[in-house]
This record gives sequence, C-alpha cells and structure tokens, in this order.
Amino acid sequence: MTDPACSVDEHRARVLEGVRALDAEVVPLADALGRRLAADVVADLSVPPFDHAAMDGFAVRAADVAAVPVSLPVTGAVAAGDEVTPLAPGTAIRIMTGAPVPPEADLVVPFEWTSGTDPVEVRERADAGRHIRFEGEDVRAGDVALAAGVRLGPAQLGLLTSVGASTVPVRSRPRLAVLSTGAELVKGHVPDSNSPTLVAAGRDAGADSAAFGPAPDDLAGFRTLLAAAAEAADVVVTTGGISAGDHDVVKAALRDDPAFWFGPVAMKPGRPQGCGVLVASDGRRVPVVTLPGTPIAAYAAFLLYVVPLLHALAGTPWQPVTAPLATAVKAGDRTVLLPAVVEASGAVRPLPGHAGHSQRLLAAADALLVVPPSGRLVPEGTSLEVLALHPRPQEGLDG
Ligand SMILES: Nc1nc2c(c(=O)[nH]1)N[C@H]1C(S)=C(S)[C@@H](COP(=O)(O)OP(=O)(O)OC[C@H]3O[C@@H](n4cnc5c(N)ncnc54)[C@H](O)[C@@H]3O)O[C@H]1N2
Ligand code: MOO
Repeated sequence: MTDPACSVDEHRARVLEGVRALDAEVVPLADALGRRLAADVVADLSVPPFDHAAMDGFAVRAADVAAVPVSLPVTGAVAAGDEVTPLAPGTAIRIMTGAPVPPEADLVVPFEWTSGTDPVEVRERADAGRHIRFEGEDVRAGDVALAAGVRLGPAQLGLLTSVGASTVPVRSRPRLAVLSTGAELVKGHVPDSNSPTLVAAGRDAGADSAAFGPAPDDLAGFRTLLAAAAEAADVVVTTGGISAGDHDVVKAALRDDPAFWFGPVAMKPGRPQGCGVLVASDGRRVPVVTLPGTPIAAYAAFLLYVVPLLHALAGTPWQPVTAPLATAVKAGDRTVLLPAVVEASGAVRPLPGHAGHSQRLLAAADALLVVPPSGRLVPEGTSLEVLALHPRPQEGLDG
C-alpha cells in the first residue's frame, strides 16, 4: 500500500497558502527595540547637525597658521551648546569639543599643539579641515538613514534619534493564540506542557503570544475557546485532538469545514496534522494550524509550519536554516526530526539515545535536525535543514 501522507514541504505550502502580511504600525522609538522597519527612514536632520570641533583647542583659519610657530590673539571662547561665534582674520577662538565651529574657521588646533595662553602660540601646523566634524559627513538630511527590513537594535535606535525620528513604521508583530486541548489537561492528570512551550516559541519568533487553553474535549467548550482565540489573534495554533481517537475534538469540530484540511504528513514525530482558516467577526482571515498533541511532535511541527507562517504575517522573509552533518545519519521512509547539538564548527550532531518522544532529550538539544526521507545513509558533511531551539541550553545571559 502506498503511503497517502503528504510531504513536509507540501504541508508547509498548504499552511502558507493565501497568507498576507499584516499592515505595518507606527510606534514610538522607545517601543521599537527588536522590531523590523516597515519602510525606509529618511533623515530629517543631518548627522552631525552642524560643523563642530572634534577636539578641545583653538578655532583658526589654516592660512593664519601656515607658518609655525605663530602667535594669535584669542578673541573669545565657545563651548558645546553655545551659539556660533564669528572669527576675525588673524585671531583664534578657544573652542571645546562639540562646540559649533565659526564659519570663518577651517581648522581646530588641539590645546596640545599650542601654548594654551592668550595670545596663543600655535606650534604645529595642520591642514584645513583637521579636527572638525562637518555637518552631514555621516548622514545627510534627505538621505535614507535605515532601509526597510532592518531589525532595530541599540545602535539603530541611536541613529534614528540622531536623524530626528521619534516614531518609526515597523512590521506588525503577529498575535498568536495557543489553544491546547484534552480532558486530561483540564482535569490536571497531565500538565499542559504544550502551552508554555509554544507561547515561548511564538515569542521567540517575534509574535505576541498567549495561551487560551486547555480546552475540554467537548465540542461546545472547544468551539467557544476557539472563537475567542480567533477574535483575539492573527493566528491560532491548537494542539491535540486530531488523530483517530473517539475524543479528537479539534478534528470533530473542524473536519466538515471546507476551509480545513486534516491528514497525515510523512514526518516523525508529528504524522497527524491539519490547518485551515477561520473568519473573525470583523472579517479578518485567521489562519489556524492544528498540531498534534504529543509535546515533541507539537513543538517540531510549530517550528516547521508555524514559524514560517509568523514570518509571512510579519512580512519578514523566511528561509530554512541549514547546517552540515557532523556524522552520517540513517534516513527513514519519512522526514525524521532528531534532537541534536550544534558543534563549535557549526556542524550538527544528533544526540544519542533518541527514542522519539523524549522531552528530556529535547531540553538538552540545540536544534532539531530535519532528515528528509530516502531510506539511505546520509553522509557526514551533507547540508540539512535545522530548526534552532532558542536559546541554546548552555548559552546566553540570564533573564
Ligand atoms: N489510531 C491512530 N492513533 C494515533 C495516530 C494514528 O495515526 N492513528 N497517530 C498517533 C500520533 S503519531 C500522534 S502524534 C498522536 C496525536 O494525537 P492527537 O493530536 O490527537 O493528540 P492527543 O491524542 O490529544 O494527545 C497525544 C498525547 O499527547 C499528550 N498531550 C496532548 N496535549 C498535551 C499538552 N498540551 N501537554 C502535554 N501533553 C499533551 C496527551 O496526553 C497524549 O498522551 O496520536 C497518535 N495516535
Ligand atoms: O508521530 Mo506522533 O507525532 O507519534 O508522536
């Protein structure tokens, strides 16, 4: 009998079908850390905003100090924050770092090259332009300071502030609702581990995520929570209730809806899968991905299908990440997901002792290795897709 299961790629394409990016939003810079620019930001202000001294010293005309030593009367002093002071020919002005350079001056001579007194003896010559930072030499007003798509970190927030931006257009952060299902969870017989894992995985992928479950195994109770999740979110992920059991509530509630598909995917773990679309009361099209309940299968399928979907909603390109195998791996007759560590070289090595459903092993892994079906031995060095598990258990700062 041929396997009716579709491939991982086919299911990924089905989950992504018809998904459009959410509209961008405008946020204050203070809330923009980690967000991606939705449009180019054009500089309102030049950086630097005016010609200013790069050293503490004397503003002079280069022509007046062409032959050294030379003595010049000091006619004034200007500090950062002061108005610009005019400079008469044959004179010098004491100037502090950051202060506006007089328009008549074209050189700042550092104190160290002078007597520091009034009149000042300039002892070393220098060319015009030395120790002046010119208006717009870094960014010119009207130029693109940062391009659409850039992720905003500390340096980008500083640059945007310097070019006069106080708010920025950023790509929307998709709202993700995680709805676990199962009477055993509602009754407390089994802790609901899918909710915290998938809420965290959603946050890690840039979503605003929240748990709506666990939902009971009765149709009415599940439908109420599903509708609430679709009203509050841009994408809903359910876990459990989609295989062949008597109480598989997700499948029972949605299988007759023509906007839904349920079926096997040729992957291990995570063979039962499903997806579809709900329409919220305001007409929004809300994609729903119905993941299997088994914790490893749910997490693996989230990384394979929901993370690309979150990228599509955010308008951020998604590419599978690949890494070379540190050791040969036996492929199966369907895609196999193996908990693995990423070695210092960047190569990926499956953890020993894999038995299919170990949450303990998953918690020790850096990544899930995606081994496509071939039935053959995949040689060391072959580049395969990897699903990174962030943060790596042994890395990073607390908090
Ligand atoms: N006759 C068949 N039975 C099963 C098939 C099949 O093809 N034919 N597929 C198996 C596979 S593979 C998987 S995976 C599971 C998926 O089933 P469901 O998605 O319906 O999941 P449940 O039955 O609700 O739960 C499975 C398992 O996982 C535990 N679970 C569920 N949710 C959570 C949660 N939030 N936190 C922690 N643990 C959870 C649940 O208690 C069950 O032990 O179906 C196989 N059966
Ligand atoms: O493949 Mo299921 O995902 O056995 O756990």
